[in-house]
Amino acid sequence: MTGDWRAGFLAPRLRWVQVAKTARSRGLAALQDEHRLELAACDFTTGEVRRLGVPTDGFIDSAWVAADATSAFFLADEGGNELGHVHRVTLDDTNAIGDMTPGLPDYALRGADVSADGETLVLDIVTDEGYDLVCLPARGTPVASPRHLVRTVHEAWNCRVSADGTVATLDTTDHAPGTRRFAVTAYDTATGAVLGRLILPSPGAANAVCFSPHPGDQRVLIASQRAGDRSGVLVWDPVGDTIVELLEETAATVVPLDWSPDGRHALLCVELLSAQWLERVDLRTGERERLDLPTGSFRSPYLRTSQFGAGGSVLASHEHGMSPLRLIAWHAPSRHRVLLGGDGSPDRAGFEHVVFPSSDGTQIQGWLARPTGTGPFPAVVHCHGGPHVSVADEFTPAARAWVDHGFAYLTVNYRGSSGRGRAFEEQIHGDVGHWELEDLAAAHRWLVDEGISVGGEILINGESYGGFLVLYALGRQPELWAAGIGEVVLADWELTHHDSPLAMRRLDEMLFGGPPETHGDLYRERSPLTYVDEVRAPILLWQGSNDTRTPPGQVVAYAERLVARNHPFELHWFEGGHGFGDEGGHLAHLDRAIAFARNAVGG
Ligand SMILES: CSCC[C@H](NC=O)C(=O)N[C@@H](CO)C(=O)O
Repeated sequence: MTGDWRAGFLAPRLRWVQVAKTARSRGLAALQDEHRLELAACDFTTGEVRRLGVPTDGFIDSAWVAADATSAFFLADEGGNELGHVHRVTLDDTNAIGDMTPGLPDYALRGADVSADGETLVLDIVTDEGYDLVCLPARGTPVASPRHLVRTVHEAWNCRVSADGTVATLDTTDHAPGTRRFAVTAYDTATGAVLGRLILPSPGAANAVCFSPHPGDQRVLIASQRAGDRSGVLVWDPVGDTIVELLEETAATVVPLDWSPDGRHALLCVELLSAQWLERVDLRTGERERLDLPTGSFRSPYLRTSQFGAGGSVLASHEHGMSPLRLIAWHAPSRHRVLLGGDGSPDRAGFEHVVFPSSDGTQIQGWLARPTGTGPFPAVVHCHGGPHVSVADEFTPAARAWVDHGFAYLTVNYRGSSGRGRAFEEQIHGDVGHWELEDLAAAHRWLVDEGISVGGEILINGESYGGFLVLYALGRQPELWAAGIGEVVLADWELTHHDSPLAMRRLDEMLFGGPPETHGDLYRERSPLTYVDEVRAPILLWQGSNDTRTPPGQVVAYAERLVARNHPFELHWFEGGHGFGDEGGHLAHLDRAIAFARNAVGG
């Protein structure tokens, strides 16, 4: 029982760092301290990290630095509800803040980008009318109404804008509604005219990563996914109508991250069963070079990425299970140094990479942390949210807390997770919860077979979609789990759908094959609320009062059913949305969770 993990949890740390496109020695970071997650201006040369007094979201990217690092753009919402307006904050001493879209109703955001010439901001805003790509001046006085380029009612994410601001892209699904098999559609930012559309053969998907750094060059770096677990990198010119297939991988997954400021290289994150490393590829010759950096991870979904720095360097956003984010500048083989972050102990043992078979023989990957000694230990099986993301070897202070209290901790990249090809990711569509529970049961079996734990001492824990899996597992596999601990959980799909904004309803419709009006039986069949009377294990829940992704009403409905049965549970509310900005509050929850878990396993 050391206090070490507590300090590691609360010490100020970086959550993500962005590099400015044309001022690569400066950028924007999210700085976590005990009470909030705040935007900060960074100078990578001096190591200065200056707080801006602007809170940001702990869950999904909602802030972008201007190309010249003189300002940043962020979504200002209402108490974490992820609905609001993009504001600009200057990165000078005044930190002046202004609303960029004063004439618009509140919206959710699914992407933003600023042109390298610093003039143009594009936003992918979502209201109940649809997904709108809009374009506005990034500098000067905000315009009353931004230029509206396109509206679609089908999911559209992740907008990008060319260096000179004349071409914008949006990852669209109009060609394949109800899927996330994105196409990239390019628009003229002056007229909204479609300049080109990159659609890969079904079930392929394309995502725009960034435009060429050179004004006038309208080529876009594209991440591609194709059938048969193939992933690759393309360079697409929507104006000249050319496509260059730069590389393709079948064994691993390759994700392009950035285009170097001199235009010569792309930065790649290569992932093999969720283990990551960085490579640099020469765009003319296709020659690849693996960067000699410490083991760990270099990107996470939505928030953290590695990018090119100044002078041909790579700024690697590195972390591993027990060590917080460090920004490492890589210059050449054997020449790298830490610029920002870390906690001085990156050599502390991290997660073990483990693989075990599920019921159908599919290999499932997870990350394990366990106490020293031979065991068996009580254990926590953790389920990530998403579902279409995956957990890499990333800083997880909660894992250290569990281990310091004598628990093994196993986080599982269950079926539906990203990084294993489209078939693995899409296997849960129309069959929500089925394969995920098979894979979690396999994790349980593996912990017992390996002697790491014993059957009656394994708990299940997760957040968001992972919180859905916690409650669903407790109702469908009541014999397996000693207790359930959930954060921002989903207890009922139909109630969630009705209380959610369009941006979230489209996810449900993809998972179930349609809305509750046409697929209501499946929504009910796969909802934890339907099985609440089967639950045997005690439950601890932690829920945000302003959450628009897993809204409060459906959790209240679940809690009422537990009360009616007199079933042991605790439901704690925090003032916020879909993430904890407040690490102090998170820590208090974790303290409670560990005491609760000990009680459940008779410890
Ligand atoms: C319907 S599951 C709960 C929402 C989910 N949150 C975490 O798991 C979510 O926000 N999913 C987003 C982002 O991953 C999505 O649109 O996929």
